[in-house]
Amino acid sequence: MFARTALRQTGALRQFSTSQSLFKKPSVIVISGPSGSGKSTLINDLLRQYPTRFALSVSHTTRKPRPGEIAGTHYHYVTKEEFDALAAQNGFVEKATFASNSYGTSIQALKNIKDEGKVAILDIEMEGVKQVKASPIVEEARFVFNKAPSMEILEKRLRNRGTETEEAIQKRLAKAQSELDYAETGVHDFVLVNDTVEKAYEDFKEYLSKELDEKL
Ligand SMILES: Nc1ncnc2c1ncn2[C@@H]1O[C@H](COP(=O)(O)OP(=O)(O)OP(=O)(O)O)[C@@H](O)[C@H]1O
Repeated sequence: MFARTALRQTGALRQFSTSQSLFKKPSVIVISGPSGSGKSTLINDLLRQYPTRFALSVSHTTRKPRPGEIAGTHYHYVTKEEFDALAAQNGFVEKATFASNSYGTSIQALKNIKDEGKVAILDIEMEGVKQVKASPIVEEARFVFNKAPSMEILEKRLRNRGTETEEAIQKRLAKAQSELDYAETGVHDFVLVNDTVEKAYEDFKEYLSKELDEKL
């Protein structure tokens, strides 16, 4: 893996990882898990409590801003040409297409957070996790899988959130199963069984404290 990492370190990648030795404290926490399992709730609590220590990575997107969205805060809005140019320079650690729009996490966005002395939080789906795992930042990342205690509880959370149609709920539950199957292969550093909000947050902080070697 080391040789592959070295080969990939060109341009911005090298810039991101200079002065980094392997297996140092993480500069990126990657959180994934089924839709409705409670990731946003967890992340929002962390960012609210430690605004100077953690920051959510701002993705690039080719979609147009929605009313109220702020460039650089919600997304970096770019044209398709700009997105493709950055992708061609290996500027993304992960990217995906949804509804004809491209989305991606740039190495630069992660570097900006690191330069501010903060740890980047990445809330991404399974395909993104696989890409980050194959990227040069993998040595600086820790992978947390957040799951509800059961499929029944997950379904209840999705329904109670009230943001999805029945069809969307069914799609999310089907997708949840493949996320769970992927987690079963043991690719994550920490599996968080998200029972109550309070306990999950405490467990999450305990894990981060250990990895960052600081008390949260
Ligand atoms: N531990 C918990 N116990 C009960 N309800 C929870 C818990 N955590 C979150 N919830 C609620 O469950 C719903 C889903 O949570 P949340 O939106 O944080 O999930 P998510 O994993 O971020 O979903 P998505 O990937 O779709 O954004 C929300 O209504 C939230 O208030």
